[in-house]
Parts: sequence; structure tokens; C-alpha cells
Amino acid sequence: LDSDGPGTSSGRRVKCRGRRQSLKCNPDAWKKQCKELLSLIYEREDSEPFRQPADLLSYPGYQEQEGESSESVVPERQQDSSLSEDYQDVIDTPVDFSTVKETLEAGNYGSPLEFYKDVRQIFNNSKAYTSNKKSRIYSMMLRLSALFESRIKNIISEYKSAIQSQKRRRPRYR
Ligand SMILES: CCCCNC(=O)N1CCN(C(=O)c2ccco2)CC1
Repeated sequence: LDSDGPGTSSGRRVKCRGRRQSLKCNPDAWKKQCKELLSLIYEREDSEPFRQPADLLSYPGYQEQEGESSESVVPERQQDSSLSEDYQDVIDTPVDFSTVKETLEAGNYGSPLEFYKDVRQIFNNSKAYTSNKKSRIYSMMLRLSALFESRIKNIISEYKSAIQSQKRRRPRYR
């Protein structure tokens, strides 16, 4: 797992003279940026299956018709009653966007990297659970993941630059 996350700064030094509030210097800017990204994710219909903890038992009777309407998303495993595994057996670390939202709003992420790790877990769980790469929910996850990755990489690289420019340049006497 690349704990560094995407967009590791390529050693480019950002001058952070004067006001810390300026765009590139504020090491806390990522919080608001991640909240905005989360709102964007919630606006997308593709996020619907991932906004609440996956609990296939409470959605009995979902049948995936050909080209079913976008409102009723369907976990295709559920239709195959022969599958004894259920979601908890397959997924060790269940996480959904409501949990991520709570953690972010409670101020319990120390950095955008921690936020990134949880959101990526949502997508990895979907990859691990799907039994069919053409499933509706899996394709929703792929689109959402592409959107997320395109936006999170700048948040993380700006955060890393801001941290770099906070480091004192004074030599340390060992
Ligand atoms: C309206 C549903 C709200 C709860 N979510 C839920 O039950 N899910 C979402 C997570 N799942 C998958 O990622 C998946 C991959 C292939 C098939 O499903 C399983 C089903």
C-alpha cells in the first residue's frame, strides 16, 4: 500500500513568505478541501450504494432487471442465494461514506492521507466483493473512484508542500 498517497510533491519548493492563509501555505486547507470533495461525491448518484454500511440482508428481494433504473442499485451476490458468504465474511474492514463524513466532521483525521486511506478502502471493498466486473455497483464504484483520485491528488500534494514549507531550515545540532 503506497502510504504516501498520490501526488507526492516532486521536491518543488513553494515560497511561503508572509501570510499562512495564502493558498499554498496553509497546512489546514486540506480539511475544507476534503469536505468539498465529499459533498461532490454525495451529489453523484454513483455514490448511493456507498453512503450507508453495506447490509445486504436488509434489502431482500432486489432483482436486477435488464437496465434497471438508476435508483434501485442491486448487490448481485444477493440474488444468488446459493452463495453462503455474506458481506461480513468477504469484507474485513467495512467502511462507507457516512463513516468517513463523521470522522472528517469530528476532526478525527490528522491529515488528508488518513482520509484518502479510508475512502480507498471503500473502493477496494467493492472490488473485493464484486463477483462480476460488469456489475452495476462495481461500475458505479469505478466512476466514483476516478473522480475521487483526480481530485485528491492535488489536495495531498498541496498539503505536502505546505508541510515542507513549515519545516524550519535552521540546522539541528546533534
Ligand atoms: C442501497 C444499498 C446500501 C448499502 N450498500 C450495499 O448493500 N452494497 C454496497 C457495497 N457493495 C458493493 O460494493 C458491491 C460490489 C458488487 C456488488 O455490490 C455491496 C452492496
